[in-house]
Amino acid sequence: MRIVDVREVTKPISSPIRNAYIDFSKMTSSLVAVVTDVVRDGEPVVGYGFNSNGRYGQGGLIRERFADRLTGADPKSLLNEAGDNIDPDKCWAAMMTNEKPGGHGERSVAVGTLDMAIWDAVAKIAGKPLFRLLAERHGLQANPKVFVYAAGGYYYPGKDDTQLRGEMRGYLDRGYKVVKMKIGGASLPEDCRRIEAVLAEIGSDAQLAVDANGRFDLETGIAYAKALREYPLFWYEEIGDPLDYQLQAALAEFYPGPMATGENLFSHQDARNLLRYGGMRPDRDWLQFDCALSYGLCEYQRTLEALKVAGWSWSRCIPHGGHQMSLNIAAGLGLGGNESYPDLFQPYGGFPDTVRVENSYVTMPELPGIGFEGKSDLIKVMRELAS
Ligand SMILES: O=C([O-])CC(=O)C(=O)O
Ligand SMILES: [Mg+2]
Repeated sequence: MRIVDVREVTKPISSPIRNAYIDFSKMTSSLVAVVTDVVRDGEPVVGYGFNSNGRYGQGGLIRERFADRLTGADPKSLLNEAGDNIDPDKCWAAMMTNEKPGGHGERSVAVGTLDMAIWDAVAKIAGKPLFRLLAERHGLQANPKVFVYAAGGYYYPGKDDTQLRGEMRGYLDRGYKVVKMKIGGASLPEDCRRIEAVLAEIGSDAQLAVDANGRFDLETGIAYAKALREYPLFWYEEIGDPLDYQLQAALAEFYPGPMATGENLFSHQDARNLLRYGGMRPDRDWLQFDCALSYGLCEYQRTLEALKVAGWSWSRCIPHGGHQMSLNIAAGLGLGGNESYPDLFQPYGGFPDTVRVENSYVTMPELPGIGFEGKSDLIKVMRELAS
């Protein structure tokens, strides 16, 4: 049993949308295939992964460093004790050979992308959905019903409040009870007008979260906090620079409602620092670490361990990214839910074709692996890479 090939292709996931920091007109993502010599249902098992969104393709790093460490390792050194499956932690350790500590963002996305494909292969070899495999490994009861919210509300050329309202109405029509929009890419009065337009549209049918994408300095973050705390928001997200823990902590003085952050923290050490120094409140705030960007599920389990030590429930995690990998982690390990982008970043985001959103919950189908085979547009591009 061995990994025979690792393939990567960088694909555009571009659109004219803009958050407070970046536009997505040149955004790309790496798609990877980890090909094994294990045969299931007459076909070699191939694990697939991609790098969420927001950080561009990782082809250079994967080709120059990480792929060869997997294919070049002694195949036996990558197997579990019983020798009947690949061991994701051993693969992770092999990928991280000769890598110094710290500086996580330099490589965490490349490793996280490959880690996704490795876990997909491992669950397929075991013949189980990843969420069931994970629950078993942790001695937990899987819960296939997962809370999801609709992320969107970007700035884009020519979009007015009517279109923004229409977008949000569309999410409600598709079964969502929580929607999210961008702030911080316009003036405070303009953003308040946009927020009020959306609140008027959704009424008591749903709740609204807002995301500043790390744009604000302390003064601006506080000015927004004073305005936003007058609205019944689901959360106020990523207010300042993701690594400015003191700013995050100071905001708690001004914003009694729930805050969310973490999508741009790329290691368990960075996550732990947020819990130590960021003043986040375990009774109401939300943690959004995205395994695909932050060294994958092997590392995410270490992040969850750091949460436990810090007295945080795993149910306070609603990961960034809207991918099926985090859906599996949510169902398997009892996270609070997952992001979803009903209209963006296709075909990578979203759910298997049979899955419907009801009351802002989805029910995971019983597909081996992560479940990519259940999403026809996605598995098509994945199989093109593997064949
Ligand atoms: O606009 C982005 O980079 C995505 C984002 O922050 C989110 O989904 O929360
Ligand atoms: Mg965000």
